[in-house]
Amino acid sequence: MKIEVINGNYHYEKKRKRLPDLYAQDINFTLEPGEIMAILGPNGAGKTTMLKCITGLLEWKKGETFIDGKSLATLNRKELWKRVGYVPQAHKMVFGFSVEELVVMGRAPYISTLAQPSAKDLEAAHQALEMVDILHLAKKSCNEISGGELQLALIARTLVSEPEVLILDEPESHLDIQKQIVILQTIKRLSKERGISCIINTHYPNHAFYLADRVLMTAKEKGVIYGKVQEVMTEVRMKEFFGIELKKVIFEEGDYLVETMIPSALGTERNSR
Ligand SMILES: Nc1ncnc2c1ncn2[C@@H]1O[C@H](COP(=O)(O)OP(=O)(O)OP(=O)(O)O)[C@@H](O)[C@H]1O
Repeated sequence: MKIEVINGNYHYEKKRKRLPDLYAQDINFTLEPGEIMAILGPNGAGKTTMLKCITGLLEWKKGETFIDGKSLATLNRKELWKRVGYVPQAHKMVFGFSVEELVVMGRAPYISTLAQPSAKDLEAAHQALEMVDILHLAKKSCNEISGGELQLALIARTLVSEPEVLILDEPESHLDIQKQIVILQTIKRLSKERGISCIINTHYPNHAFYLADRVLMTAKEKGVIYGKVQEVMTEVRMKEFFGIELKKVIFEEGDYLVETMIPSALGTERNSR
């Protein structure tokens, strides 16, 4: 699925006038099927707001989202949500569903109202749980799993509807390093093998380097820049948008290059260990 935003603008009007409005204008990008875009920016820059505007959960104040060339506003919402999987930031929820039930709910677009989930729906749920490595938690209550495990269950719930686009809001934020890798590799595999386009909010530069074909960077007073990873994620741009010195580090690992950015401020004194 191709996603295009043309001249997207949004703002929130703050009730206390002395505070600046959150405002972003002239957001333009095109994401081809199977491409991954990372959105980077400081806390409160408007990354979640942007995801909501892109998917129509919030209205752009100006501008439009196009899906395969058609204005999102003209599309049938139920059909749209069959094709778009949205994984919000995980918050600990207090409800009594099992992990399996939560994931089966992701099949809702395929289950008619009042019908019971079929064996096929359950099988799809188990496959999705296996994909994110938590099939062993299927029968556990969502109240009895960790924040990271809940995050993985929410991702499985989205995968189970077989979306053409995945929109993920900081999917790795509560996960340990091993689970982060499971999620990042799963996202990359889905995009490369099944042509699923992905938009992912992240605070981790190395995750953007690993996953993304394109990067959109935003900070309130700096506006928005969009382009290829190597053009956008430079030390100069990161300083401009995040206000800190970051050193780009690249090392070889077999046939792969690993790229990351490390804050210069986190050094320890020479000879201190
Ligand atoms: N419904 C709303 N009404 C008014 N202001 C809002 C609303 N939702 C969010 N904001 C404000 O807009 C700003 C951007 O919020 P948003 O959640 O989009 O940022 P973010 O970049 O995703 O942040 P983080 O990295 O911390 O998750 C914040 O200052 C927030 O307080």
